[in-house]
Amino acid sequence: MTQTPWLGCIADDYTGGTDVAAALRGSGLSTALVFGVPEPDLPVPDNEVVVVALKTRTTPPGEAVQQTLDTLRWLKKGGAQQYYVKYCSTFDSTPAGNIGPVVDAVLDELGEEATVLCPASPEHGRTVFQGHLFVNDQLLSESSMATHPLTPMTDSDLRRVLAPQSTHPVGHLSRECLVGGSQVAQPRLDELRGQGIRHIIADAVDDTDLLTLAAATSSWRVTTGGAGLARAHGEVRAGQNPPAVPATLPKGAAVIIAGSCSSATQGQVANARALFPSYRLSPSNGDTPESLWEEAQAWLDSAPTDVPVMVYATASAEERALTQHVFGDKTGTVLEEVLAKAARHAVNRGARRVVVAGGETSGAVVQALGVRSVLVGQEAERGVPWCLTTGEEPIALLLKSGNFGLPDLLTRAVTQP
Ligand SMILES: Nc1ncnc2c1ncn2[C@@H]1O[C@H](COP(=O)(O)OP(=O)(O)O)[C@@H](O)[C@H]1O
Ligand SMILES: O=C(O)[C@@H](O)C(=O)COP(=O)(O)O
Repeated sequence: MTQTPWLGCIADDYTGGTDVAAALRGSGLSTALVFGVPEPDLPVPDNEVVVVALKTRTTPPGEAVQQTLDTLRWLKKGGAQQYYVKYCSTFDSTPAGNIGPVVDAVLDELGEEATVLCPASPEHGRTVFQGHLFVNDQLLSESSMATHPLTPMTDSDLRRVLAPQSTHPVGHLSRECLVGGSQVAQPRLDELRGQGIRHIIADAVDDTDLLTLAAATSSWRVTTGGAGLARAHGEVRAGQNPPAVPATLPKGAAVIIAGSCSSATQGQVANARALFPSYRLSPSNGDTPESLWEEAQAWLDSAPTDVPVMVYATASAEERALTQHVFGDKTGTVLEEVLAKAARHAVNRGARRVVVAGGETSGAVVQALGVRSVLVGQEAERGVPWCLTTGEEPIALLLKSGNFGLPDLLTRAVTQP
């Protein structure tokens, strides 16, 4: 039986897409995952939820808006009834965007007045209280996100972070209202909307808060947040029939590609480096993007194919400060491109398991591999599902958000049968 999607979800990066797809699938809904802006004539998959993962977190805002609107129109044409804008649980953005411009564009396109914004993902230690975002017991601005290479988060007050990203009023739904249940939260939300508040930053410190928020906004056409609120929406919707997930991974060589500099990834890279042959991209004076790639390629060509190998750029903030002058503002993009080429080269040499650390890095790798859609499989860890390409020679991709996972996640991923 064909069906039109109940929910169309647009994620601003590829790891965010896999995270939210796993959450919605975990809540019992059949979920498709597509990478990149879909061609207009591509049929919308026959699933309760369709997630489209874009690479728009750090593009210029105009580009992020255009890609989001093209995707939204495709989902709308496919009959999606409600929409979810997924951004990072650490609210990764800059004063220019892209959360504000993208959310405003989605609301305008659909003729909606207001939405909630709630990045909380309590299972990963991300909570929002009094409008402030916490990472475990630290304020966002005191966590390692303060020195993120692309989106340093130096303010924890989400109202203040969002205000310069939109010309519309920003308000706040306090936890107090959520504790009262949706019969308290719902009228308060109506009141805020009535006051002309367009962006309602919602507190949530646990899954019960998220369920209450999801119930109170279950009829809203647009809601936004991390994977936590999306999962809660799925649970309120009570899906019952997710198709079985592919349980086995294709056989073949494995490669780890790490571009994230987040603290969890630094530990995971150290763990993998102690066990497998590895190569680090470390720009030095006189290097060009081409020379960086040629050296990496030569290393891969001489690397064994019967054990997992790793190519990485992961570095601490101090190490980055020493090398950043070589490519200046372009450092992130240059490294992403070289890492993506390394992934493609490894696949051409027979790798069938590609484990990537970092959202932007994952976007670059998936684009270089030309992967447009995947089956969402078992989670290697919460929020990090295996993604399986279809076709004659399937590849298993694990796209790991920078800050997710235990210290041995990368190692486990390349060694598990
Ligand atoms: N040594 C380095 N110096 C500067 N930037 C780096 C370095 N290593 C990686 N990067 C860049 O940091 C960014 C990390 O972003 P991303 O892959 O999204 O990771 P995360 O998921 O932790 O946010 C990428 O653009 C990557 O190329
Ligand atoms: O919400 C989250 O934390 C993740 O789903 C996510 O968006 C990851 O982004 P990166 O840390 O840049 O991989």
